[in-house]
Amino acid sequence: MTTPATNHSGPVLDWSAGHGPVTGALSATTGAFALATTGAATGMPPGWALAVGAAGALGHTVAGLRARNAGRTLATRAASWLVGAGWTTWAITHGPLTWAALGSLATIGVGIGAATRSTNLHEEAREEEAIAAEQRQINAELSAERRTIAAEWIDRIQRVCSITVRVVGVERWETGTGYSIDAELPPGGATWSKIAAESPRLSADARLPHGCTATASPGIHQGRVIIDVTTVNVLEQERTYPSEYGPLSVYTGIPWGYRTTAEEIRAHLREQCALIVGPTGSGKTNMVHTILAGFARAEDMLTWVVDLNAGSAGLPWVLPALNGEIHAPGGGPVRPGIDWLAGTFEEAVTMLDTAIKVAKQRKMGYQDLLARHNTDLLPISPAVPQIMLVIDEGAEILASGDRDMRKLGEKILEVIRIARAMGVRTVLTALGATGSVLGNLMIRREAKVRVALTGGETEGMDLSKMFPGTRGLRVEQAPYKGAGFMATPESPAGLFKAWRIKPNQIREIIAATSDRHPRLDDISAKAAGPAYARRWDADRTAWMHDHVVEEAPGSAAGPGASRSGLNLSALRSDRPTEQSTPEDDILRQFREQIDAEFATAPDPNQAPPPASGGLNLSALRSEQDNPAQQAALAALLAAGPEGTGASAIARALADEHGTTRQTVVGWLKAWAEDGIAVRVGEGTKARYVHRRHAPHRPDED
Ligand SMILES: Nc1ncnc2c1ncn2[C@@H]1O[C@H](COP(=O)(O)OP(=O)(O)OP(=O)(O)O)[C@@H](O)[C@H]1O
Repeated sequence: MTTPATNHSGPVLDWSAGHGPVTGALSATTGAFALATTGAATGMPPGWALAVGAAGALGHTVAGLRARNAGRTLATRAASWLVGAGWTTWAITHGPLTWAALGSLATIGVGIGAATRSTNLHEEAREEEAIAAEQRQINAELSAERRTIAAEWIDRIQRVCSITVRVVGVERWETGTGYSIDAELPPGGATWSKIAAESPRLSADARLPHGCTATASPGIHQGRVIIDVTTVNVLEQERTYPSEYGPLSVYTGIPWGYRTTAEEIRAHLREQCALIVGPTGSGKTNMVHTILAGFARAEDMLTWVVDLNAGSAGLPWVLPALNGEIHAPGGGPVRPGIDWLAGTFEEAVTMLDTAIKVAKQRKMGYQDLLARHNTDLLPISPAVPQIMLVIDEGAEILASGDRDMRKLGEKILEVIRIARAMGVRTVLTALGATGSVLGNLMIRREAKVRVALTGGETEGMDLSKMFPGTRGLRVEQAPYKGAGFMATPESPAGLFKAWRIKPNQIREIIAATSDRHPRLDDISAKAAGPAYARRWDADRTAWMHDHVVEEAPGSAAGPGASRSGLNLSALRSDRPTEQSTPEDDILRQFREQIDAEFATAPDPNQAPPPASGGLNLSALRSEQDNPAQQAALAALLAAGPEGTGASAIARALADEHGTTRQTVVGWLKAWAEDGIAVRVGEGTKARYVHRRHAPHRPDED
């Protein structure tokens, strides 16, 4: 309750504090009572009370007028002041502490309360009426605007398409970036697709800004059409990945970016594979990160990434956790944002073999579950997660002529072919090469979630192959990095843009989602075996160290220095080490902690020990005089400036020395570090050249 006497130094009678009928009357009567008792006690001349009342009435009327109160409210308030003042004058003269004075004051209080209640009701009704009138005016203006838009578009469609439509409704988008027109087609065989085909001409006729379109799509039945008209070019703007990292699921779909309406678009990948085409510089790597961000947020997806291109797509999701750069809220280790990263050919083969084994084992192991759910589609859940294989430049692997790559490509196609029902799906990216990839029936059939990032590139962009049956898509409509076209079975091909995501957000997402990632279910983990359980082993993550060195060219060279690039102190335990370098030990502990903390794999003790102790390249160096190694060096030299790869050398040595490709990889790496060999080309085209034949180094001949 308001107590004006204590809040204000002015007159005790105060009506300005927004009283209701009860507090207002109380305030008036207690105020009057206080003034009367003070006045009687101090012998105040009774006329003063009248003057105070008159001043109050006047003051309140002025204040009310300023607040635009109704006339009736003003009158009630002024009367309250004057009645109160009259009683005060009488009570000061006759003494306020008599039953007659108190009784009459109470009566006045009730009277004022009743009067105020009725005026308040009137005030409310008046306000409501004012709001309604205002709304009516807005509606009138809106429908006038809608009528104008409708009339314009009826004319335009007549002019451009020679179809006379009847507009049923116009709806402005909440995002403020355009509107939709719902129109009825005339009888006589006009179809929505006729209007859709004229999209560019309609956009030009409407003088839409660059990047804005008028796109037609089917209405509620075949005689209706919806035309979405964008008036603000959101594709031009850079929008960062939404900072809300709430949980997602394979069933909610994963947001990949936004449409020209600024509405997000989701990829539903329970049964679909995806293909993302983007030439160099179009924003493809950024898009892959956006996709990995969505998968990391999902509670029922595990992401396995194949990235033979120096790990640029996968490493930002692994290294911050591996390097101990980020911590869980409790200070504990953070799980990488992806579940497995293959950066070498061998690891990619291992991963794909594992995916195939998992799919086959799930088919046998989950017969009961399938029967219980009466389905042939494995019910994916956090307990039985979907595996998402993201293969950067996977389309190039499929199209490659190289024998090894062809083998890898066959495995990719096998996963796509056999694993849909069992919850293993793939996302392939491509630099281009859409002709050869989309020529593959399996991809055409299974990968209907499609993205073409144009980034202004017009060469080699065949949108009609990526989005067959869709007309009116032109590369020039999306000349921005990260922008292009996207289609899913649920959402027809149309302009879209991926959110921009930078390393700091990737780190945030790794930390925010660390305890949300599912574990590989027991049936799958058993099928996956040590190949999966030991995926973070030192020897298998060694290439990540190489990457760290590449990123820090200023740091001291040599394997020792390179290994110090990974700071796993956050994950270090106090266990003693046996005959291994501290770095090997740290990596092993990292894997053990990951396994212990998150139980991502079956008991590693059951797995056979790793073939090598990890990153110990110096061990390889001690074999300098090994005849097999000399033969390998000779093969490298013989390959001349063209260079060669580990597979070719291993093949050459197989009969005589029985050397494995893995061993040759180790030698080549060591030689590259020692400057004996030079690595040229990237990703699938990487090969080694003996320094005698290395480009740009004639002085070393
Ligand atoms: N969605 C986006 N919004 C705004 N800018 C973007 C977006 N995606 C990419 N870019 C810009 O384009 C640049 C190149 O992006 P990105 O590295 O992803 O391209 P890429 O196609 O993978 O190229 P490359 O093959 O050369 O690595 C980024 O550094 C960024 O400045």
